[in-house]
Amino acid sequence: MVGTVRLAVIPGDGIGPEVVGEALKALAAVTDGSEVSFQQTEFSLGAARYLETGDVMSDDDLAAIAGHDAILLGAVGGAPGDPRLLGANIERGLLLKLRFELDHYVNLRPTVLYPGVTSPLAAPGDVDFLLVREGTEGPYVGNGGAIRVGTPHEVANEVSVNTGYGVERVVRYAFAAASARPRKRLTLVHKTNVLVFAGSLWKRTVDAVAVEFPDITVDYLHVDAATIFLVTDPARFDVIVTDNLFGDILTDLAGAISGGIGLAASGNINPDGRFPSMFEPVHGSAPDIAGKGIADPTAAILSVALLLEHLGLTEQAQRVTRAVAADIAERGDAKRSTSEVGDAVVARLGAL
Ligand SMILES: NC(=O)C1=CN([C@@H]2O[C@H](COP(=O)(O)OP(=O)(O)OC[C@H]3O[C@@H](n4cnc5c(N)ncnc54)[C@H](O)[C@@H]3O)[C@@H](O)[C@H]2O)C=CC1
Ligand SMILES: CC(C)CC(=O)C(=O)O
Ligand SMILES: [Mg+2]
Repeated sequence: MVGTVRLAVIPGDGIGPEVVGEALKALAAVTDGSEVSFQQTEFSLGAARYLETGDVMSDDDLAAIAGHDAILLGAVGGAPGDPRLLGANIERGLLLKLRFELDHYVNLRPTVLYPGVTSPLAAPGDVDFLLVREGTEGPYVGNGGAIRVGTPHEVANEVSVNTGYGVERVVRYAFAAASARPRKRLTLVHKTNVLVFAGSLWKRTVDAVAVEFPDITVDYLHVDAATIFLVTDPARFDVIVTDNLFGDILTDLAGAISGGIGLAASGNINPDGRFPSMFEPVHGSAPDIAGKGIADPTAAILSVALLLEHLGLTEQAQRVTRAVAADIAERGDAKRSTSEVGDAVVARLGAL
């Protein structure tokens, strides 16, 4: 790829700006002297902006972001339970709005246990799987309501929306992803024994699409059992496809077993290319460590690798991944600052 990539940057809240700073250093280093350049526009959005202005994200912001080729996001949201943010709904009004409006129906979350990483698991084995999380449906769409709020008889509903169209397109993406991987396995994770309507749609869709992919071995796990196997035998997974909520939960667990949430990267993909895809660490704004300079920027840097790969800049993507892998292999248990990790990755990029 030759030319200029228009990159929207949303550093966000808490550790978001800290890790995005390091990710942008890595992006600059890996594209230095190449034929592609990144023209960045920063968008000041998140809880901090809301507290200042009362505004979460305007239609103009959304339109401006949509006019870019790709998005890099840190994390948004304040401290859970912060009374000043009650009702602001930063996550829904900003993060989910971006995912929904930009039709990021594939939320890609790779998990790799890099050599040198200490996993809390006794025998993690060779962990390398890709979780394909549906990104625009499920219980996150805001189809809910409450009555008798604040009374002992309050009733609150949060409906999980699953459409045939939405499920099929993400399932197809997951099969294609499994096809491109050597082990060619796909695991559907759901809760079909209880969530029978949505579960049936997911199961029937996987069964129907599987016919077109005879080389893929397909299996199924209930989500509760999936949490067991992620801990006892994560090496069994290759591609996992699941809904928005289960995918959210399982990928924090996946981060925890593979070296920590500070290593877990993700891409919110609009495979049709109609809208810019958005890359971000799996973690949140981590208010408990924000401002201390100790957040691990690796997930944000690996999200840059996913961004580069998505743009077809495969060689640069691989260099970033190799630099991170080399850094991880040697970091041991040393406590390093956010910028020390970023600098170490940049130094390795220079040598690759
Ligand atoms: N994509 C996003 O923007 C996301 C935003 N959030 C928001 O972030 C805020 C905090 O949410 P939490 O549930 O506390 O989840 P969190 O992921 O921010 O933090 C959970 C734990 O992981 C640690 N952690 C997270 N990232 C780390 C890193 N890079 N290096 C080292 N440690 C790290 C934190 O210190 C904390 O102990 C909330 O407002 C939440 O809604 C949560 C998840 C994703
Ligand atoms: C606000 C949440 C939907 C963000 C999150 O936890 C995630 O995408 O992993
Ligand atoms: Mg999450």
